[in-house]
Amino acid sequence: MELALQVNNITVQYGAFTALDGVDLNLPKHTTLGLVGESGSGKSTLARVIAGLVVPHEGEVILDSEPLKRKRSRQQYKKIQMIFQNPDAMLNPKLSIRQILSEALLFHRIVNRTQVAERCKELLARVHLDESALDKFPHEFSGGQRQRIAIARALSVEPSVLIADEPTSALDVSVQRSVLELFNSLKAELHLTMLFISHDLGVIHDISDTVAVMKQGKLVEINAKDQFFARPETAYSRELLSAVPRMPKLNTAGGLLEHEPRT
Ligand SMILES: Nc1ncnc2c1ncn2[C@@H]1O[C@H](COP(=O)(O)OP(=O)(O)OP(=O)(O)O)[C@@H](O)[C@H]1O
Repeated sequence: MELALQVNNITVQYGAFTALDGVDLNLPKHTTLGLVGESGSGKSTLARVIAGLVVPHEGEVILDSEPLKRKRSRQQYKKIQMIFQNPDAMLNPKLSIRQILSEALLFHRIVNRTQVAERCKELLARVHLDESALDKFPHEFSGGQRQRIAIARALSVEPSVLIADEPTSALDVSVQRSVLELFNSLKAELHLTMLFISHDLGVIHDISDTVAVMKQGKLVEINAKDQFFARPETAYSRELLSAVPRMPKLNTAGGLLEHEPRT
């Protein structure tokens, strides 16, 4: 399969502490990689390196066969978009939704001024929001709606790779489900290539094609989703799976025999 992203031997240090230790990762086009691992294992640092927000001490990121320089061009930044746990990181509170989306569309020359209004409407429809939202401001929306708007903002610039870092963790459970369903429908409609970080293995099960496990700055397992849940390779992965509450029966290898429907 053609690769959207290659991460080669990434190392990041904060003083004497090694946050990422020689991480290698391939992300095939139009697939979703779920990244799991305990708090502090380096998931967000890896996401930030890929997005160009943290410069690694060693290693390289290759996007669409092009190695990215330490200082990325505007075009290269655009191609990897990130969605955060807190959507407010993406939404300027002083701007209306129309201004937020238009600014991104025009800055990156996705459309011209005559097309921008129509594209804003299309983007909102894509995340299942009504066009009446365009002239409102971020504080007028619920957390789940703000996350939808942040998703529309990220998709507006037509990225090659979307990184979602715990995008549902700050939301109420019922809202989490609907945002996750949105990600799944966008995956099907737009053939997205995604890196999806979550500590919730139920969410990872629902969204991922492949699962990667981080522990203390290293990737310790990368496996097809079904394989990971049924027959995890490492003791650490088995530990993560067994720590999940409300989890289905485990087989003798410590894997899942079946997955209970999530409410
Ligand atoms: N700017 C920084 N300066 C110093 N240490 C940092 C910095 N950013 C992250 N770290 C440390 O690097 C380690 C990895 O952090 P990171 O946020 O990548 O982990 P994570 O797996 O995403 O955790 P969580 O699930 O809690 O978000 C942690 O020990 C964290 O304290």
